[in-house]
Amino acid sequence: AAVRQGIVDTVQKAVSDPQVKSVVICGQNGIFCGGADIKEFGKDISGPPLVPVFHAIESADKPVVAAIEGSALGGGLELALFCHYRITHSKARLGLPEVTLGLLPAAGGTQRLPRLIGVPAALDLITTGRHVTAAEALKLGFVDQVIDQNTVEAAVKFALSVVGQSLESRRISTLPCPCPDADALFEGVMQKVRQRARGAIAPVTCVQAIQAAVTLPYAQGMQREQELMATLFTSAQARALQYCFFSQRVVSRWSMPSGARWDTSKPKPVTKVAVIGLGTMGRGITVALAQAGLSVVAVETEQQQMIAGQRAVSDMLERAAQRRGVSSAVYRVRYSMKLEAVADVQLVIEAVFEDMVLKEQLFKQLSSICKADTLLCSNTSALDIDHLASQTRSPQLVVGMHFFAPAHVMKLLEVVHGPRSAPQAVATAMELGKRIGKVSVAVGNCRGFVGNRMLMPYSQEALFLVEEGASPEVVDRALEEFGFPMGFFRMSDLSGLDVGWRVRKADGLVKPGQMSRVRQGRRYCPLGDLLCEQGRFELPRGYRARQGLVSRRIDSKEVLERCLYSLINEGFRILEDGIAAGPEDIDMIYVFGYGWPRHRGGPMFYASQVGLDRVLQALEHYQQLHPDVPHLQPSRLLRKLVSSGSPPIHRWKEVIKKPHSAL
Ligand SMILES: CC/C=C\CC(=O)SCCNC(=O)CCNC(=O)[C@H](O)C(C)(C)COP(=O)(O)OP(=O)(O)OC[C@H]1O[C@@H](n2cnc3c(N)ncnc32)[C@H](O)[C@@H]1OP(=O)(O)O
Repeated sequence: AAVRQGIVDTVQKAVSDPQVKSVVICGQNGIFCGGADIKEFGKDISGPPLVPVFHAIESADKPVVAAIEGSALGGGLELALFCHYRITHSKARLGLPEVTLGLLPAAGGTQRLPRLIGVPAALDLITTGRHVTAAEALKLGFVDQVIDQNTVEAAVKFALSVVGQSLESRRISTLPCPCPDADALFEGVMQKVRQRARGAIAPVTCVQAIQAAVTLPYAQGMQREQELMATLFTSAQARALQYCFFSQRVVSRWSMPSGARWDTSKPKPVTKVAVIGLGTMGRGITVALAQAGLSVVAVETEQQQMIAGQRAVSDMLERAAQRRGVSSAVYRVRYSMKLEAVADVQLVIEAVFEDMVLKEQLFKQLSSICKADTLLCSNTSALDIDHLASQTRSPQLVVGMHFFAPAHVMKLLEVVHGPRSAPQAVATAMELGKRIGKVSVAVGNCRGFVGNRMLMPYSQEALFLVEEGASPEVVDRALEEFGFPMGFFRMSDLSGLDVGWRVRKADGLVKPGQMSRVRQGRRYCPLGDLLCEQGRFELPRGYRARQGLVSRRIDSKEVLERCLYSLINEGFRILEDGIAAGPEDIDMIYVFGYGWPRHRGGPMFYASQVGLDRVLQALEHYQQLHPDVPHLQPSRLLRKLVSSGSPPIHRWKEVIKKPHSAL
């Protein structure tokens, strides 16, 4: 609000003062403007509206030049678009990211950008919210000059040089907004955007606003932009997306149950890393590390796997180099079939087959080959990090680094600390994650850590629903309409049904050929195992008949409640156990690693929006119907939160207080 007031006061003075011949608008400390203060949204903070004063800039009879350094994002770029000229430093980033916050650029962005750069380019920038470099902005035509020198000085010089020149063609509001074949274009774009948006309303509303730029005169288009923004501004989706923006930053400020924290733990410098195993995960991890400029030693002891892995890594790096316009020689990857090649690295990431005996053996070997201070990390998705640590001479230097496939693409990294992991080891893994562009979340050591542990009840409910009469398509449709890119069954097919089968076998749950629906004292659905055993895909009907199960109609409400609330319930148990430091950690794991729709804010945020009492009631209801399913038993923390009056999510920590740690 204070900045808005400052802009209003200063612009009015500059525009009306006859002594002032030209004006330069710049930011402070090398940053033009990151846009509106998101923390102000939803709060009762007054301040002057900006659009009228922005129009005063445009209609000024003296040149107004934006000197853009650092960032010009959202309202910041919109301000620059009202100026007559934009001079930009080569390192600046520009964009209209409002859509990522559940909004649209409502200070004229949807009406002015298409007039300046054309409708298709504006549709792309506004519906994706992507940031572009100064060079791309110049190419697209919304900045006038890109320079490497002092931007403010150059802008002042330029502003003085154009005094007295006509500004007519520089006023974007007066430009036409041509769009041949507008109907066909918007129909196609709308279809694509809806598909990509998976239920998010902001991208669709952005398209409607840009359509107004084509169909309405400027002033009416501006009016329409305001009306559309009003539908988004207080929406639940905007709240969820803004929660995600801040949560993504919150999780980098990690803490451990011991009290160790991000701000008191210094990471060790890492320049040389080894990856053990060149299967699917090892290949992706190698590529991610090499792309971030690290020197990588990739070890694979099996010859065929080495040949295939080396080719796959080289191909991926070649494509990355082409995209960046550099030679692939910039990437430093050395391949070896001998474990001894890792002797001089500072950090090892083991990515061999998910088999405890194999990993135990490997950690013993690594512990004797590597230097005493080398960090040993395991890319396991569920195995006990503490047990692996106990195989080494320095258990404090062992952490989990759980990547998600494909590892060079997926943004999530779970950094798993065991009870003996040193804070410096966690800090180093978190820092490495950041360097390779991951959203890294520190979590405690338990079966499945956070993400996969919560997936267990979710997947079991999906199978139970099929036992009771739902088809796999019905379950998947409900989950996909909720916003997941894939329902449980499609996801299982894609990742390979045998993956879960192997885990269940290791847990002693699989009994080949047996149909019993109780295993280890609780309800169990062997359908997935039978599919794997028989290689069959149309199993449920015959299975239900053999089990004597009476099929019933199941609606999407029940699918969502049973799959999602059981997953959420496990999330509360994880918070109770101190395995995740806060609900934001769980939410970011689900948004970045498991396809949870970002516009729903993550499972714990979703629960807070649905109402904790409603989640509790639903769980109690299903638990009564299915007393043999322990994961439907509401967690203690959920009950405690409800009896504390269901506080807002940012105050849950006060109720959790001192979590007892299960570590
Ligand atoms: C009525 C609607 C009117 C206008 C519409 C808008 O303008 S909406 C806002 C549009 N702008 C954005 O979406 C920009 C968001 N910010 C960013 O993309 C990045 O933060 C940025 C500016 C590129 C800087 O990135 P960097 O990696 O350097 O820093 P970091 O992201 O860690 O941010 C530092 C701290 O600043 C806080 N912050 C950033 N932007 C905003 C913002 N727009 N409002 C409020 N706070 C913002 C961020 O949360 C960090 O805070 P911290 O407490 O340190 O976590």
